[in-house]
Parts: sequence; C-alpha cells; structure tokens
Amino acid sequence: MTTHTQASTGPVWDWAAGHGPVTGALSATTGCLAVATTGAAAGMPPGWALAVGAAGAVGHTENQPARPAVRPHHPLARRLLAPRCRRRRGTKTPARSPGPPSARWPPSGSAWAPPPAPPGVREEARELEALAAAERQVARELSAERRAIAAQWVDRIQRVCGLTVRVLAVEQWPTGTGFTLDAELPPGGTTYDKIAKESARLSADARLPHGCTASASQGIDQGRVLIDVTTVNVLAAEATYPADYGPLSLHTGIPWGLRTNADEIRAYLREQCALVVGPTGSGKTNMVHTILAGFARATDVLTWVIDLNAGSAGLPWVRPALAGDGKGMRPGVDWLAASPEEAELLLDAAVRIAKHRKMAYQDLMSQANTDLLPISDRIPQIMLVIDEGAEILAGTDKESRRLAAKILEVIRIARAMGIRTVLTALGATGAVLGNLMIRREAKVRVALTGGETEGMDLGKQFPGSRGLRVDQAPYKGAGFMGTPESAAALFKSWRILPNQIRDIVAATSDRHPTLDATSAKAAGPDYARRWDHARTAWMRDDQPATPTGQEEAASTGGGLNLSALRNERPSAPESEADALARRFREQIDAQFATTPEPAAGEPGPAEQPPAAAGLNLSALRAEDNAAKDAALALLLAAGPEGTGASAIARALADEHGTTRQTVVGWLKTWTDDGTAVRVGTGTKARYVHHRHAPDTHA
Ligand SMILES: Nc1ncnc2c1ncn2[C@@H]1O[C@H](COP(=O)(O)OP(=O)(O)OP(=O)(O)O)[C@@H](O)[C@H]1O
Repeated sequence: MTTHTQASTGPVWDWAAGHGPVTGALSATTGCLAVATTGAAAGMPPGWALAVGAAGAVGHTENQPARPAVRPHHPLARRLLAPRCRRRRGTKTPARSPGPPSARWPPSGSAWAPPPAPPGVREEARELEALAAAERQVARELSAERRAIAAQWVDRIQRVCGLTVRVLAVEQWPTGTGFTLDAELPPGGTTYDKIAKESARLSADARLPHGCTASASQGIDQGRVLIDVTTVNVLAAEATYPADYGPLSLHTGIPWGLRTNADEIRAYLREQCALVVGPTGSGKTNMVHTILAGFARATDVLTWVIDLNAGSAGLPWVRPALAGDGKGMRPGVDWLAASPEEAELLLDAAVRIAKHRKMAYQDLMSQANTDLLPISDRIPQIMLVIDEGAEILAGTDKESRRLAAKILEVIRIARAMGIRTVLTALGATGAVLGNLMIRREAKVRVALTGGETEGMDLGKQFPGSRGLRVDQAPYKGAGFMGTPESAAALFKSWRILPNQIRDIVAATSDRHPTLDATSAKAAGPDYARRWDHARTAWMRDDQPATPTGQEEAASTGGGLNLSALRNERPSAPESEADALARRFREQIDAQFATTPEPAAGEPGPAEQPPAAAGLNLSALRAEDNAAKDAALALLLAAGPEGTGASAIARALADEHGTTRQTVVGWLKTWTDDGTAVRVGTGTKARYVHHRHAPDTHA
C-alpha cells in the first residue's frame, strides 16, 4: 500500500474511530490510502490534531495526551488497556515513550515549549503519557484493520462494479457481525444503485458465508453510498421475542424483528398498511404472533383479527382470558372473526367507524391543524390483521369477492381515520401485488423465505431493490423486510412461544385502549356484542367453565363480556332459537343498560344439559335463557330492596314454568360471580342486583 503525504480532500469524519475526524482517505484512482501530514496542514482546528493522533496517522500534542477512540470491548483494547489498571495501582512507572518522530508536535525547531510542571505532577504526567502511547498503539492497530477493509472493498467494487469509490469511513458493528462502509461515488453522476444491484456478486467476491450480504443503500447525499457487509450469519440462529413487554406506541414504531447487524427493525403503521408474504412452513404464523404481540403492547392500538382458517392466528390471544386463571383479563386482540359472516360484521363496522370518524372529529383535527386523525390511547388506531387476506383478495367465489371488496374499501378510505391493515399471503401473487391499492398503501413489506423459492418474487415485492436473493435467507423466520424508512434487506423475525403469548396477554391486559365512544357508537351492536356466547362459542372448546365475578371488570373494552367466553357449552351454530334468546338478552340490555351474564345464567351442575352429540338442546337452552334473562331483569327491577328466589319463581311460573329450586341455583351463581349480593339472613335474606347493592349504590 502506498502512503501519500497529502490528503486528496479535506478531513472526513471517521465513525469507526467514533470520536474524532481523521484525514485518512483512499485515493480515488489507486484505491490506496492518502494521509494528511498534520492537522495544521489539513487546515484543521487545533483540537482535530488529537484525533489524527488517535487514528495513528500523525500524533498528538505533548501537553494534551490523545484520547483515541478505543472500544473497550475490542480484544486489542482489552489486551492493551488491562495493564493500565495494574500500573495505576502499582509502583512501577514505565519509561517515557519518545514515540515516532512523525508523532511529535510541534516539529523540532518550533519556539513552542510546554509550561513547566510542578514536580509532583510530573510522575503522573509520565504515567499518562505511557498510557496514551499504549492507547495510540491500539488505535493504530484498529485503524490499520479498518484501512485494510477499506482497501479491499475499494478493489472489490472496482473489480465487480467497475466503479472507483473513495471509502470515507468504516464502522465495525458492536455486535461483531459485520461493518458498514461509507463511500463517495465517483464523479459523473453515478448512483448508489449501481452498487446495490451487484450485491450478490460482491458477496460472492468477498466469499461471505451463506446468509451474509453486502447491501448498498443511499448515503448521506446522492453522491455517497452506505454498504452494509454482514460477516456472521445471524439469520440461522433462533432469536426469542424479547422478554421486555413494556408499552409501545404506533407513533414510535412496532418492532418486528432484527436486521443482520442485530438492530431492531420497526414498522411504522400510522399511515401504512403491511403485507407479509410467507409460504407454508416459512414461519408466517409465528410472524403474525410477533406482530400481534407488538400491537398488544401498544397503548394506542386495538387489534381486529380476521382468520378464516379456524381463527388460529387470533385464538392464542383470546384463550388466556378464557382460562380459569384469566380472571378479569382482557384478550390481547379486540375482535376475532373466524367465519366469513363475522368477518363481514367486522369489516362493516370498520367502514362505519372510518366514515363516522371523518365527520365526528372534524373539530378535533382542525384544532390540531392536521388532516390525520390524532391517534392516541383515547382515540386508538384499529389494526386489522387479516391472515391469508391476500388469498381472500384473490378468491373468485362470491363470498371472497364480497369480503375482498370490503377489505379494499377499508384500505382505501380509512388511512387518515386510523384504520390500517396487515395482510398476510402465502405467495406474492399477481392478484395481491397487481392490485394498485395494495401496492400504494402497503409499503411495509415482509417476505419470509424459509428456503422456499416457489412464488417468491422479491423483485415484485420490493421494487427498486436489487440483489436480494431468496437463498440468502434459507431459514425459518428469516427473510427480507423493507419499509418506507428502511430499505429492503435481510431480517429475522423473533421466535415467539406460546407461553410468551400468554405472558404478553397478562402483561398488557390493563394497557389496551378502549374504542372511543364516537367510534363505538358507529360500530354499533355488532361490535358491542362481539364476545357474545353465540358468536364466540367456537373459541371455548376445551375451556374449563369457570364463571367468576370479574366479567364486568373485563368488559371495559366496549362491551366485552368474557363470562360469555367462559361459559362452557357444546359449540353449535346459532339456531333460530338461540338467535331468539340472544335478541331477548339484547332487549334486556337495552332496557336496563347492563350486559347479561350468560355464564351466570347457566343451569347449575345438576341441571347441565348433557353435551352428547346428536341431541338438539338449543330449544331447551333458549327456554332456559329466556327464563334466566327474565329473572335477572326482575332482580334488577327490584332495586335496593332486592327480591328472593320464591318471588322470582312465582313471577316466572306461568310463562316459563321455572321452579324455585332453579332460581336458587341461579341466585347462587350470580352471588358467586358478583352479579348479585345477598343481604340479610334467615327468612329476611334477599338478593340485590350489584348495581343497587349497599356498597355500590350511589
Ligand atoms: N422466527 C423464527 N425463528 C426460528 N424458528 C422459527 C421462527 N418462526 C418459525 N420457526 C419454526 O418454523 C416452524 C413453522 O413456523 P410457522 O408455523 O410459523 O410457519 P408457517 O409458515 O405459518 O407454516 P404453516 O403455514 O404450515 O403453519 C415453527 O414450528 C418453528 O419451529
């Protein structure tokens, strides 16, 4: 390597040194290092000479020992800095190092001389000088390593891309998994993508291990390029979802995984929708859970999930709230639709909310001087996650077409009003990426490869990105991610385990926002009754029936009534009789402004209808429900005075034929779960609805 004595341009900032500018630069034509003679020669302010010394190129002033940018974690630094402590504690003082002639400032002959130091300080000064010399040595070695890297890559870019760049800085990543080159492109209008498109060839030329890339992106201006070179394959290893489940906000981005330099990559979804493509087995379901985890942690997001594949994507986020120990816990998602009918209700509600927000929040937006609805924990964003939504969009049957039209309508009209969509897809099919709406609105893109090459058209999914190859990420959960803020590049999604999902549901239960009243009104009863027994029976299969008194506490999320979820019954599609019973309960709700508690109204253990297959119990259930609802209405109507089992049974006898014994069972259940309070004793015992109970009655 030839060393020139004059820098080809002025000083540059070396982020590898980190703490000072250096004048080392690579000659534009030879790819060799050019070094300025001194700080003064390079026209630097006085302080800069220290950093020049730190970089090992020139030296330092005698009275101000250099403080080179030594990274304590670097092995060289550890080796050379270790004696420092010993020397400080010990008695032996190393001899003063004269240093190389070139490292002395001012040059001999100068009139400048250091001011005389008091004798007591001299020994300390000598110690410091020795330490500084050792540190300069470290810096020289570090710098030499960086220069060697720079020189290699200048040659490589010349060889592979036919471009002569000047490397201005080399930053080695603290993770030790690679480095970034900051380079100046040659004059004549060369753009960074000339290098970006040769990523694969550069990686091969550098003999990078599999899973490692050299990917170029825009530099600080259009004449500069940043080249990230990964040297250790971090994609192969499994990275578990971080155990910190602290609050997140939509505005500060939701982390979705790790880049190859171990940096988190975040999705900013206030205005963007997202598209996650992953063939079977690539880790797509796991990725969906990671996405749901981020939304659950956010204080300004409500997540609505459509998963027509038996709701499996959303179910783990609901079930902890159904389990026996999930008392008062809110689910990690706010609505889960697993059937086309429920999905239609959900999408219709989303459209109504978007339209209503547009009108209702005019004043708010005008006060905030924005045309984007200000999203906060009081007016949360609704994130609609549609698993295999792209397949719905591509579907040709009537049902899919109807749903697809509604999905596209939400995407089209709801950006400003705070409803955005995350669609997943098994493949980046033309039906998805050919859709202008998706292309325009969904610029947060993920392609999980898992080694699969079929249907993986990265060029289509990340237009403009060059050099991305599926075989760079042949691991489950690994792939490419690009957002408007971060160019498409390799990434690894976190592995999230079922116990973590349970923990996140518990940790975030109190954190979820409630749908603002304006939106809840627009969403209507379809939203308010989304957790109704008839609509959620399918979620409760295998769940132990554990009615508790916490349901109303859990219902703060806009009508959520988890007692319905905990109520174990044979799951069956809603029959006409069930529908009748439901409508009756709704009428009671409307009249008494309460949410009936189906669990509380269930028959006691002795009266539990057998769940044997083949029996049609819905008629019985409807009758039971109607009687129970009527009993609850009587209890509520009795006010603070309360009522008793006999009085209720008498009132129900004619119409429902209900016995006192049945009513006693219901009252016991309601007392246990907090719906009713038993006051008085013996013959004076009576039951008061909790709204009128002495301690809560205002
Ligand atoms: N981020 C990840 N890190 C490590 N391993 C992962 C990751 N994601 C998934 N896996 C592994 O891959 C397996 C399949 O993952 P997952 O079920 O999410 O894939 P999928 O694409 O949804 O497949 P399918 O459609 O068949 O369900 C998991 O059981 C797990 O072993």
